[in-house]
Amino acid sequence: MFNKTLSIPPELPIYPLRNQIVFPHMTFPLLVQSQGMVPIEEALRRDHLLGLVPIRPEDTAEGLHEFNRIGTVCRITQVFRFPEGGAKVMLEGLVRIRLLSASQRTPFVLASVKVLNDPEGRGPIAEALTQSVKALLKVALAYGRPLPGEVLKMMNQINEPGELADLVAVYLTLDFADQQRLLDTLDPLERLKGIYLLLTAEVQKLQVQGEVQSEVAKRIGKNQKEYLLREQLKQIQNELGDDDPHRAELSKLRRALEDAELPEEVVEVADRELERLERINPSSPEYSVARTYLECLSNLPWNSGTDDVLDIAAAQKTLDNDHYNLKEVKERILEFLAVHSLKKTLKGPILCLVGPPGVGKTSLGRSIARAMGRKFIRISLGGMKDEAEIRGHRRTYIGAMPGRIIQEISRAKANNPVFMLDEVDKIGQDFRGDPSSALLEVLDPEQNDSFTDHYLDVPFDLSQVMFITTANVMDPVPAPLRDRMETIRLPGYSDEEKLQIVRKYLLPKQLNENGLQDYPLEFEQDAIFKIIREYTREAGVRAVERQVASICRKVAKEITQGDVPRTLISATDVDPLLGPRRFYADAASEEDRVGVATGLAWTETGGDIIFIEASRMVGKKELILTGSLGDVMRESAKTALSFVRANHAEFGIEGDFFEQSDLHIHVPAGAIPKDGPSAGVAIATALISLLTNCPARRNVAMTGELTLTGRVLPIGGVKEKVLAAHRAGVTTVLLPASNSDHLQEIDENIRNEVRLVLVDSMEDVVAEALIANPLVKVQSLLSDSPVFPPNPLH
Ligand SMILES: Nc1ncnc2c1ncn2[C@@H]1O[C@H](COP(=O)(O)OP(=O)(O)OP(=O)(O)O)[C@@H](O)[C@H]1O
Repeated sequence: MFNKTLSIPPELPIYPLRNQIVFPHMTFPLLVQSQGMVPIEEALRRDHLLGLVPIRPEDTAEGLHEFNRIGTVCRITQVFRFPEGGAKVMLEGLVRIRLLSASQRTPFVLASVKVLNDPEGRGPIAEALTQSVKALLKVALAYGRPLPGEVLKMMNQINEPGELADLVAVYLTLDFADQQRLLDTLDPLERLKGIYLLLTAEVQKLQVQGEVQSEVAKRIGKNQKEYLLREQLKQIQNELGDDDPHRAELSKLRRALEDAELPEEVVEVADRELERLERINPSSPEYSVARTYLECLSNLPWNSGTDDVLDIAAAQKTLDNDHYNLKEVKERILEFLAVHSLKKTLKGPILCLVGPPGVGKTSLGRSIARAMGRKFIRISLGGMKDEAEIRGHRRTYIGAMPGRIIQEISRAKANNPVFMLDEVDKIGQDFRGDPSSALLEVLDPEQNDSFTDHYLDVPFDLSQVMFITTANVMDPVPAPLRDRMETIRLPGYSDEEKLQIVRKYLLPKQLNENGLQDYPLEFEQDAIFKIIREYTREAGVRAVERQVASICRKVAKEITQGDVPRTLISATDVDPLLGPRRFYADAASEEDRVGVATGLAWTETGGDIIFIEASRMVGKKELILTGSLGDVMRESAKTALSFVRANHAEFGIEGDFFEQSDLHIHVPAGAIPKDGPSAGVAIATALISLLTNCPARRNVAMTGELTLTGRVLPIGGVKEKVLAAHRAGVTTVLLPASNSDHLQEIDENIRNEVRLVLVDSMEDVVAEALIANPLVKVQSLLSDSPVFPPNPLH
């Protein structure tokens, strides 16, 4: 330690020191090159005292830039000279000095200096600080900060704050700026405070390092332990051999996963899960959850599909063999196949077959799959309310399973089946989510190449699947879903078409199914028409097929009872075989009545005729509407009434007819909900018939939306309605003139049997529908000339 009695001469040789700070009490070696030896030699000549002053950035190469700065006076304790010049000089720091002025600058700086001894005297703050620094030093030591034992001992003995600060500064890892600052701080308390802060930071750093290290050590320990255990487990499993059912099961699963050609990201998941499975106790429930999941992954056809039959002619033949007519759908399928044969990576289109029940939507899907050589899958969405049915449950749920889409694809074992989603219009929605939004992802060609089932939790490519949806009506299908599908309408069959279908398809099928293939049973044309007209009333052919099947069964029974087998079913045989007729093509053949008009409705079971009844009674201007009418239909009734009231004179109706009466409009069958604006014309006709007392023609059916001014606006489902009218024996159908384009949809033979009249206004309707045209009556009263030209006939 520096002896304060040692006197420092007022002038000292100065050695400028680069990148290093020398503190008092510091012992250190200094390597000096030959050209730097001059001040050393000078010091050795004098009293071995040398001033060391740190060089700052602003100092020039020649020497110190300015004086009045702090340095340290050092004693040279030893010099080891090198043969080639230069030396290693051992130095001991003594005390701070301030450079005052230079008496010489070359060949070395000789400067007058002022010794800066720390001021004497300690107070309670100095005491507390000293204790804190010492305590911190102990903590640093505990965290592994290396500190020579004798230094620590020395530090413990020091009670001077400045001295302690200088000593600690030597042993702390500080950057140059911090060191410089400590050297320049002359107030010992301030210096110790600075040291305290730096030491605190150092201790914190050591603390964090210590924590990280112990964590790393812990992990390494755990990994090593796991590794050892796993090795032991392998050893035990080897000893047990494949007889161990658990092990055999695992290796079977591993092989299955390898064979499944999983995509890269799925391999990762499967490996992780398999590794986990190896560690779980086979009797735990967790084990069976993990195993079922892996089995599900291995069963999916990630990369395997069937080869498409791209022979268009063969495909057409298959389609024609299965279904009569349906040109539009067949054409669309063939187009798809044609494009597919040119472009191999074609994404599956989404067709939506819309039509009444029994028109062959489902069987068409099966036939498309056959024509393309693909597997066929069908699920019914009717009443589906839970999103999880489409997308599956997360594995965290007990008994979780993949959704129907993934389940069915896994069952089909091909990633490119024809996938039929039946009854999209019946899809529900409740608190368990909205299945239609999940369907959106399934059906969107842009997204479905990475469809993620909640259970699988890895994407599965559905882009090669050909989705076909079916619906009875499009209205309930959510718009975004409708948007993604290409709609093809199957409006229903005429009697003629049904006859062909029965002859060519249903009869051979039923003969076969009922074991009559070896009996030459034939149906006369009239017999088939009788079945169609008197035993069924439908747009499709399901009921006809049922009746034909029923006859086949009865014939089969007769044969087994030993009767002579029939060869022909004629119209007269139908009654005894099927019982009394069920329907009368009558509806329209009944008597014409006042206040009853024949309307046409379009329901999800196809078209239908409805009779709209109007009646008047004493009352207070009330319009009573019954028959489960929807809001739109109620409004059409009000519009019709307003039209009649506004134009009463034109029809020869008294102006005050509503003053003291109630009007009641009823649409049977009352239990079936009905809606839509297309009954407006028929309601108005019923009212006019009632109020003019002119019976309405029963066999004239009408459809069209009525405006307040009496214009007739277009409606939908023309073909279905005309077919229904034809089925019911209607001879004339009144259609809005704006629907004229739709007339070409209607078959020639129907057009020959049903007179189709295009109407523009209510006047046209009345002229056709009422037995005696009230307009003509009114006009003839006014003048003799007829007002309306004859109606156009189509
Ligand atoms: N054009 C046709 N040619 C031959 N058979 C047909 C034709 N249309 C329907 N069929 C037959 O009618 C029966 C009923 O058809 P399908 O079950 O496909 O009706 P659907 O339209 O799917 O009815 P739903 O809407 O009730 O599901 C099937 O046996 C089918 O083969």
